[in-house]
Amino acid sequence: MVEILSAAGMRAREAAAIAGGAVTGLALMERAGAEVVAAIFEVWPELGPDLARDPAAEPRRAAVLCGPGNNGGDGFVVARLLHDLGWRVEVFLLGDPARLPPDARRNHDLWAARGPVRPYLDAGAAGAFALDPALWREDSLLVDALFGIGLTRPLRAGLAAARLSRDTEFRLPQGAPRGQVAGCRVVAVDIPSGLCADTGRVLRAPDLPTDWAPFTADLTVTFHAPKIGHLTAEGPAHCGRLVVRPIGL
Ligand SMILES: NC(=O)C1=CN([C@@H]2O[C@H](COP(=O)(O)OP(=O)(O)OC[C@H]3O[C@@H](n4cnc5c(N)ncnc54)[C@H](O)[C@@H]3O)[C@@H](O)[C@H]2O)[C@H](O)CC1
Ligand SMILES: [K+]
Repeated sequence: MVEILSAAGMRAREAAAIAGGAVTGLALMERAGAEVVAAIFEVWPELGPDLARDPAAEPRRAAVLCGPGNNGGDGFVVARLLHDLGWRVEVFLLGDPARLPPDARRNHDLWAARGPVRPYLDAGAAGAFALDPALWREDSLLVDALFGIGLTRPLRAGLAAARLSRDTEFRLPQGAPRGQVAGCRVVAVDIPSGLCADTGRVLRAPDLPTDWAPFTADLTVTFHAPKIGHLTAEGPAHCGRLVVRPIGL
C-alpha cells in the first residue's frame, strides 16, 4: 500500500529522524538535492552527466529558482551538483539570503562560492532566463525550488508572484510539449510552487490574478512519499511526471 502523506506527516517523519539522531536536516537536504539530480538523469538519460560529453560542446544550461525556505535550500544543492558536473547554472533567489533557514543558508553559501545568486525579481528582466528562448534549448532545465510543502499562505500578487506568472507567460505557443518554458524542461522540487501540499489547490490570494498558475512541470521530484496535493485537485495537472525518491527517513 503506497503511503500518501500530508505536509505535517512529512514534517513529523523528518523531525523524528532528526530528533532520533539518525540524520541531520542538512544531510536530508543534501540527499534531497542529490535525488533530484539523479531523477533528472534517470528520466532524461540524454542529459547524462556532462563530464562524459565532448569538452568542446556548449555546456548545458540550468536556471534554478530558489525560494525563501528549505525548498530553496534543495534548489541550491541541485545548482551546486549540476555546476560540478559541468553545467552552466544560473541561480535566482526570491527573498533575503540573511533570512534563509540555517540549512538553506549553508547551501546558499556553498553555491555562492561557485557563482552569483541573482535576485529572482530580475529573472524575467535579465534576459538570461526565459526572456530569450534562443538561449534555452530543449536540453536546458528550469528548476522550480521556490516553495515546497511549507507554502502555508496564499500567494499574493507581489512582484515575485507576478514574475512567476510572467515566466509561465513565456511558455511556447499552445500545443507545445507540457511544461515547455522558453524551450526548456521544468523540474519542480518537491511540488510545483503555488500548490498546497495538503489539497492540491493553487493558493492564490484575492489580489493574485485568477489566471496565475504554477509552473506545469515536466518532472516533479518529491521525497519519501507522495503528498496529498500531488494527487488531488490541480496537483496532477501541474506535476507532470511524479517521481518519489527516498531520502533515508
Ligand atoms: N528537514 C527538512 O525540513 C527538509 C525539507 N526539505 C525541503 O524543504 C521544504 C520545506 O521547507 P520550508 O522551509 O518548511 O518551506 P518552503 O521552503 O516550502 O517555503 C516556506 C517559505 O516560504 C514562506 N512562505 C509561505 N507561504 C508564503 C507566501 N504565500 N508568500 C510568500 N512566502 C511564503 C515561508 O515563510 C517560508 O519562508 C520541502 O518542501 C523540501 O523541499 C528537504 O527536502 C528535506 C529536508
Ligand atoms: K517547488
